[in-house]
Amino acid sequence: MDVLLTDIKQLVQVREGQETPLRGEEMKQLPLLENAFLLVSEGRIAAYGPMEQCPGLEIPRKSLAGRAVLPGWCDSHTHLVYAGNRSGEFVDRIKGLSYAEIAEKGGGILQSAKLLEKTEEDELYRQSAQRLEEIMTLGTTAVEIKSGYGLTPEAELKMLRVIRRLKENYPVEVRATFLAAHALPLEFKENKSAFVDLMLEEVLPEVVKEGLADYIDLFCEKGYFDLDDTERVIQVGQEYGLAAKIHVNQFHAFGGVQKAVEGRALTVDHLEELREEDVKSLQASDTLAVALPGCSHFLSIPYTPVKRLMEAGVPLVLATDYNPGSAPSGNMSFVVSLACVKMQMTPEEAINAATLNGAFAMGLEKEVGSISLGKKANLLVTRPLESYAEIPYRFAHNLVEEVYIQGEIWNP
Ligand SMILES: N=CN[C@@H](CCC(=O)O)C(=O)O
Ligand SMILES: [Zn+2]
Repeated sequence: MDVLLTDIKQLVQVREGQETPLRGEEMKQLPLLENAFLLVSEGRIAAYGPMEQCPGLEIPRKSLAGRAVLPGWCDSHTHLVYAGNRSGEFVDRIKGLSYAEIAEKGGGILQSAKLLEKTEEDELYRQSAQRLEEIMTLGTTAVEIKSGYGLTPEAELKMLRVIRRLKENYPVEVRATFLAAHALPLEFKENKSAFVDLMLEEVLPEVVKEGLADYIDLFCEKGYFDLDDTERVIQVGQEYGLAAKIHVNQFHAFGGVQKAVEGRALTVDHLEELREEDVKSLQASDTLAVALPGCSHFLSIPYTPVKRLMEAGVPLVLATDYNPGSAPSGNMSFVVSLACVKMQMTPEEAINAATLNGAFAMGLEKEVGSISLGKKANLLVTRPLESYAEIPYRFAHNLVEEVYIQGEIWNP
């Protein structure tokens, strides 16, 4: 349906011709129009401008007086396809166990893998669709979803097929990532390379044959996968035409960033631990840095030093990391708020990182992430407010009143 949105108090993130991710000084600017109109036609942004120039069209009009309109959130790092939850581990951590200790006892990712393996595909779809609907209602209109709780060929493919069904059945933009090496199953404990072989030689060809993934990923971390594994996964992924998005520097910094940069990874994600040489490598690359403050909050680990990265001119992205272990929330408004409160990002920087740079982190920058002519009309409409800065200011409140996806109001 075509619709003319009028009297918009603030039309935020208005840009034409931005062909590269925002970095340095660019991140500080959030272009906007006050008292604006926006014309939606055939699911896309057909025109916008100040109210004085609003066309007198004979189509449905809707006044958004007092409200801000932003591009929908672009959440470029999630694991929202999972079975059950790990609230028991949450309680164990409150009582003093660490994330690493829980993992050593067979909990953590392996626990999610156990649950996922015995969950039928339809049930996994049902649980995941519920989560997807919830984040759409919270303003997310483009999302990346990873596999990685399968750990067997069948279960990994099951996860990726569920992601494909979500993509087919919902109007939101979905990008799929094959998380080839997330944790080592107990039966491979003494033979890590056999597990990586299995994922790369048996599962990856099938993933590519069925067109189930856009990207490849691995968890580069002590006790999980090392630098050789990282190099290999990135290289084999490239041979199959999949660019890399890598989990790196969550707990330890030991050269994963360099491997990712050498392998021309699209993104490096986490970076709670960061060395000066990591900043330098990123500075000299096209790789985007993805910070996941929801994970830092939930695990009580350091926040990614985003100011150092931004000062060095590295394009910064914010995402939720929505998963059952380290970040069981897909609320991007809360992530933007954490970024401001805990990482000293300005609202302008945080919104840039959660919209346009998020779109770049999924290769979706031509379709979403800004108010630009011809992009999809994926829009977040706020409740009445003074300024968009109230989104991070009113932490943990939901200021999202309505969400448009491809020009239609999203109703679960
Ligand atoms: N760090 C690795 N993977 C997820 C957590 C997975 C889990 O605990 O289930 C993350 O990004 O934080
Ligand atoms: Zn993750």
